[in-house]
Amino acid sequence: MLTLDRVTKTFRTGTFSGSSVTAVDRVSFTVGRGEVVTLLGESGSGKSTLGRMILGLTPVTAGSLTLGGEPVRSGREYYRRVQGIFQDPFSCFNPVFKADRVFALVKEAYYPRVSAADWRGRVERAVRDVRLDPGQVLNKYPHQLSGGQLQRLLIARALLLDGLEFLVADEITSMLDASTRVDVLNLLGDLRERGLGVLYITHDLALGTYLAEQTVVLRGGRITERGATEKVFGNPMHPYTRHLLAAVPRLGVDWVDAEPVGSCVFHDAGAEGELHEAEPDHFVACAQLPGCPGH
Ligand SMILES: Nc1ncnc2c1ncn2[C@@H]1O[C@H](COP(=O)(O)OP(=O)(O)OP(=O)(O)O)[C@@H](O)[C@H]1O
Repeated sequence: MLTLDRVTKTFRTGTFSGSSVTAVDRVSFTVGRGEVVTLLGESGSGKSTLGRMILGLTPVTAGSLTLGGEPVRSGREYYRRVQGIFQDPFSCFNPVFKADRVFALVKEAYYPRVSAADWRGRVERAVRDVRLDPGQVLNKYPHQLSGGQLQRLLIARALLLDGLEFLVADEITSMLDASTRVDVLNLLGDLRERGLGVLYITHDLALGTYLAEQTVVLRGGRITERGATEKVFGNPMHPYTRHLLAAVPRLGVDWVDAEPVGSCVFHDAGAEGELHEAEPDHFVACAQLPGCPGH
């Protein structure tokens, strides 16, 4: 299980690092094995920073981040258990090498003693698992494949690691057309069946509901609401989540920030940064309205 306990990330910015940005602020939630959790939020809300911390690519400033009880780190052994897939599949492939070089690199790093024939069999199986025809996609250069095919090859690469426990999928569908998007999302569903935990990062509300048992809504680095997906989407309680769900784009109408609701029933949530359990498996932050104690 992946456990985030008041995870915080502060970046030093400005000349001589004189100022700072808190990209992630006291975020707590868990992702169990065989569970998909959607991390939803607008641009700049801290989603990718959170993903990068889980992948050990950026250190945590405060709080604790553990996988199976062990602190998150980087390095070969950790990446056998945890993998990330990102928005732009083209950036993960070197254009001068054939696309299947990504599989050869996994062999070199983790399975140097496996025979070439055995490895070819494993690669072909993983490629079929992501519903591609090995004859069509192996031995091709990245520019000869579509974004959806490359994205699936990256999922296949993750599947070659037999100890894989957790996948961070950061905006992996945003460059895909509607039908490929659904196929790739269904693949994430298959990973859940295999017992993997998946953090699916997106800013797309419709896709967010598609797979996940749990949804976490992030705004300005803080969780505004989290819980069972059908509760967060079916009965949104934080004004920001309501605003997000109600916001249908209209031609010529600018995005306006969430209107405060008349009263905030969650201001007594306890220690600052804690969420109020509004109903079982549904947690809501204080709306920070005028009049809320401490705001
Ligand atoms: N290396 C960095 N140095 C300074 N500030 C950073 C750094 N990385 C991210 N930030 C800041 O942290 C905040 C969160 O950024 P992050 O990329 O996590 O947001 P996001 O929700 O993933 O956005 P998007 O959906 O646009 O990718 C932003 O204000 C961003 O400018």
